[in-house]
Amino acid sequence: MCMKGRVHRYEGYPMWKTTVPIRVMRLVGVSDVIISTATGGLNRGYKIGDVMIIKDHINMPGFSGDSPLIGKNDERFGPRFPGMSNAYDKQLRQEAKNVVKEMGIEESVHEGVYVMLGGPSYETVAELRLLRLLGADAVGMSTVAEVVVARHCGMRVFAFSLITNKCIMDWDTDDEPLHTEMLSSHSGEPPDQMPAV
Ligand SMILES: O=P(O)(O)O[C@H]1O[C@H](CO)[C@@H](O)[C@H]1O
Ligand SMILES: Nc1nc2[nH]cnc2c(=O)[nH]1
Repeated sequence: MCMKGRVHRYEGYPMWKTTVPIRVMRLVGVSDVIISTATGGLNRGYKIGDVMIIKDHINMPGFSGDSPLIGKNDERFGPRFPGMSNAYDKQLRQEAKNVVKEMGIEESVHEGVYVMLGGPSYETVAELRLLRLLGADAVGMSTVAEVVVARHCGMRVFAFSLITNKCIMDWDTDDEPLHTEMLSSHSGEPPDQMPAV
């Protein structure tokens, strides 16, 4: 089963609605999920067009109490308090890294931490500096809620992000992250890493 795009919290859907497709997949017997996302690169070593295999996340909306699992827990899916310390399956990450090595594209594929913000506004310079200090390598506005719901119902997760823009961490610039840039960075020729997927 393959999804073409997703809906986001900032489009006005409550978090649980953005993750309904994951539960539908589970109900029809899907056991493993591969999640992709567009992100801004916080890690200064990342270039536009690079891929980051997600090894962990920072759930910013979760910090303020927004979660797709809010409300009465449905035990048919999973427990009230699901663990998240091994959210991104080690074996799947290792298999992906083996493929990356075989293909000789290690320079443009990294492994790092994804941070989810609510959006839809992009981040200020101060916010980006804070996220970097917290240990995040790439920032986006999705993915984490899907991962939380997938792990809650026992699915294995592999997730990766395309670095569509470099985060602006400097106050002395007039540069702005533009959504048109994000779109153009993943249209046209597929990036070198696509065969790995
Ligand atoms: O995560 P996906 O859906 O790839 O989209 C990413 O790109 C959009 C911003 O350009 C945000 O929605 C961000 O999360
Ligand atoms: N929050 C956020 N989401 C993104 N999605 C693609 N690029 C970005 C970015 O720079 N910030």
